[in-house]
Amino acid sequence: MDEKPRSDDKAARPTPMMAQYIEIKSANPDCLLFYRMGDFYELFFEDAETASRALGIMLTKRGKHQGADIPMCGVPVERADDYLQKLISLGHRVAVCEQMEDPAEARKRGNKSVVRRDVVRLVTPGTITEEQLLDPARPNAFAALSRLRACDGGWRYGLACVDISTGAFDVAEVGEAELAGELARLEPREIVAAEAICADARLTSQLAHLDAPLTALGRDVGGESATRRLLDFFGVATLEGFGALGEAEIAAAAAAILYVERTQKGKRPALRRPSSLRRSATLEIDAATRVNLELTRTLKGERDGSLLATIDMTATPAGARLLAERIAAPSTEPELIAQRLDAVSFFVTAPELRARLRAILARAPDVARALSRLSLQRGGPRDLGNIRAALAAAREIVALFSAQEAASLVAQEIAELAVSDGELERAIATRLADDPPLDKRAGNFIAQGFDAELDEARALRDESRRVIASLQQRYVELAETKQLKIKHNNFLGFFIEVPQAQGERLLRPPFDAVFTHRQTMQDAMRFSTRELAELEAKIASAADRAQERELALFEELAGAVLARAQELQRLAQGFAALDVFAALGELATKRDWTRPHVDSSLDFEIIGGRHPVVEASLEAQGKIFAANDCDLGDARAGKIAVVTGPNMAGKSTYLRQNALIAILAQAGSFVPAKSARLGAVDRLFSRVGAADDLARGRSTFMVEMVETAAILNCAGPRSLVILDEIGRGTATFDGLSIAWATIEHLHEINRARALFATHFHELTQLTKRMGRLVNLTMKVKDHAGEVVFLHEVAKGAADRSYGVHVAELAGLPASVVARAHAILAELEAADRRAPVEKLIDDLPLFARAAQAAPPKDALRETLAAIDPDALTPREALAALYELKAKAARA
Ligand SMILES: Nc1ncnc2c1ncn2[C@@H]1O[C@H](COP(=O)(O)OP(=O)(O)OP(=O)(O)O)[C@@H](O)[C@H]1O
Repeated sequence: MDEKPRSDDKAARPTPMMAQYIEIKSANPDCLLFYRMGDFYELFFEDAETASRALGIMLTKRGKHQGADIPMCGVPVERADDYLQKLISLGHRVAVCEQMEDPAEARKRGNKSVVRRDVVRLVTPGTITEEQLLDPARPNAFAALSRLRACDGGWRYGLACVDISTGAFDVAEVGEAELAGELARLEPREIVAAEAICADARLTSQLAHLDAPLTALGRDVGGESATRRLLDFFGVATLEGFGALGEAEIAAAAAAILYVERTQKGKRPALRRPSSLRRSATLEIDAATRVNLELTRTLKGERDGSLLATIDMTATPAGARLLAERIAAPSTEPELIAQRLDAVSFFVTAPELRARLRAILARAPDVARALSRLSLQRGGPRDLGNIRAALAAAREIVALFSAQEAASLVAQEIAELAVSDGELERAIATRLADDPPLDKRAGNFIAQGFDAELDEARALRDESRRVIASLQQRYVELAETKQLKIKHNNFLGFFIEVPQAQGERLLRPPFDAVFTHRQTMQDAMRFSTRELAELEAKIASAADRAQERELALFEELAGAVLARAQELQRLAQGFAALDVFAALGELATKRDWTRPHVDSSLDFEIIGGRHPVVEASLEAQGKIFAANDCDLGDARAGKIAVVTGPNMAGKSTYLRQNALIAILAQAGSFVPAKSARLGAVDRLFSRVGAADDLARGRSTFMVEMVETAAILNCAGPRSLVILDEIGRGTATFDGLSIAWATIEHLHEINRARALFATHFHELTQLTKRMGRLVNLTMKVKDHAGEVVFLHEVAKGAADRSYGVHVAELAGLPASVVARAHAILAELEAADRRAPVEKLIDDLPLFARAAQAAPPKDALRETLAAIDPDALTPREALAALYELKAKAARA
């Protein structure tokens, strides 16, 4: 047998093993191939170069291929997970290729034969399930896309979002314009789609900022074959039970299943049935706004410092994942929001119950992820232990609430926990030992006394070990040396070892009748005896029998757990939902938050609002956050607040805090305010901060304008719009004009509730012309040149910008500051001679200006189209009649 990647130089033919490697690698060209060789996974050629760079491990060479050295590196099997984690986090995909038979089996087929190997799974960022590779607090999903031509010639996208680690399976159908936003909300770790979709440059540039690699998946599957794939996977006869799924959704769900099968190599994770995301019910937040508001991650991509990290008091990873989902997709349905707030209120008013529930939940393990590993045959005894602990926790929680009148959603979740009848818990409890190991091959996880056959094999195995100890004692006496020891190694098995001098004695009669020489070492000799060999065989077979029996019992128990998978999944969801309600109750109590009122009006009245993240960071420095009010409500349409004030006065914080309060309220959380009354927001838009998007070749100003365009084209009366310093990225007059026209458009056309922070003081004059425009300013105390920012919002307009003052604070050289003061005085004097404000009175409003464009003149257009030289007299007469008729209509 040849297990070395040498190659036959003369014929330049690869060795049989290399031929096998090349064949497997060419079937998985987009993956790094982890090729199992004994206790190592080895990588060859380019894979070895990539992996050694990424993992910082040594690159060596092993044999030759077509005359050149084969680069090689390897990772030990027992540490493979660490290396996988690093490779996956760098966006690589890995095909794990295992030995499918014992090398001894291969040897039987002849000297040249190679151990059978096969890829048993693909490890990709969106399909991992191992506890070590997963972030407990984040979903780990991939998204599959499909698309259909819509009647208007554009595309309709089907989107399936699957988290193999928890079984979650959601589908949606979205238009081309909404796709990026929807994906930003779902935060998949990987996106898969048919090759034609992956090749669409316009789409890929839209998805570029999502930080999820795009994987091509052959041809798009739609229609009949997509339906069949779903039916087969879920073992059902019709899709009717899944709710009304659209054609694009079915195609995307089928693509997702194809990808699951491809990466899991036929193993079936316990996926829930696909359910439609019902997009109309959630607050739409576009991708830029999600990033800008730092909802689940900061601009730097970290969880710490995001809204989610600041408010997350959940006790379980599944709860943390659900909270992230709620923040990413707040509801727009006042009834559902009220029910969720009822549940939070319930926990606010029951602190003791809340504390006890949270203590039980903190001990309850991650059921969904344990279940998923068991269904993929990747689970171990510890996963069974987790299910047992979860069932016990569910029982305790049900008992805790048995004499309690709870809010309706809480009662509903408790009912989900009550489904377990105790049978499964008893089955696991009687079989599984305490504190079971992670890996089933570690053994000793089935409880003593449960299975007679197992107990007997174990007793024999353990007894034999005791027999060895007494045998050693006997041989010490027989050989007349205390230096005799019975040892074990993999090569010889059990053997007797004595120092060289004693060994010489044992080679001679009468000892040689008992002791058979095996090995001579530098200063020791090794022997065996017939008795020892027999004992060895007995121990090995007892240990084998014990392991075999234990694994069979494991499979039996895992089967019993999987038979209840649907119930256990509901139980997992129940835990997560209760955890979120109780955690939000804890948060509201600890931070003194209030219950918001959300209805279907156009109100937006926040009293004493605070920015949760800025407040928390100020608190850590012993500083106090100044609370501020906000009122954008109006019976017919939203108000627009133009916020002026110096740099560093707190404008951005104020804008963001109001958006965050709306998100929190609609996510079903209490809010950082004295009171809040909101008409549910349907879409939230923001244009804040300025970041170049050089990856897509856009300048700061271009990004700003693209985002502003999206807002002006899409916002409606139920939307909330936040615009921070529109137009500052260009020349003053261009910027002012754009900001001005934007406000007019928002007021006249979008009619949305909006906050508009600006340094263009001229814009504060617009209130004279627009009824729903209000001016707000950040208060500043200016006492004898000493400027103090109060961070308080008040009605009115700022009188100056204090920009030069901030520059001074920032440490600009004194000479530059003095010169800037002088130039500012000059400019202000010039502005007083020709104030821009005057223009406000002279220019018509946006809507009227748009109307004022000269109307089309049909008569003139017809006349211009006539060529008299080309007309016959009859045609000339007809044209004359036509002109007369048009003139009569005009
Ligand atoms: N309400 C508040 N109470 C206390 N401190 C605040 C408040 N609002 C903001 N601050 C502090 O002031 C700093 C500046 O706030 P912010 O970035 O919102 O100012 P800004 O007016 O938008 O400035 P610029 O115009 O330069 O962007 C914040 O980092 C925070 O520390």
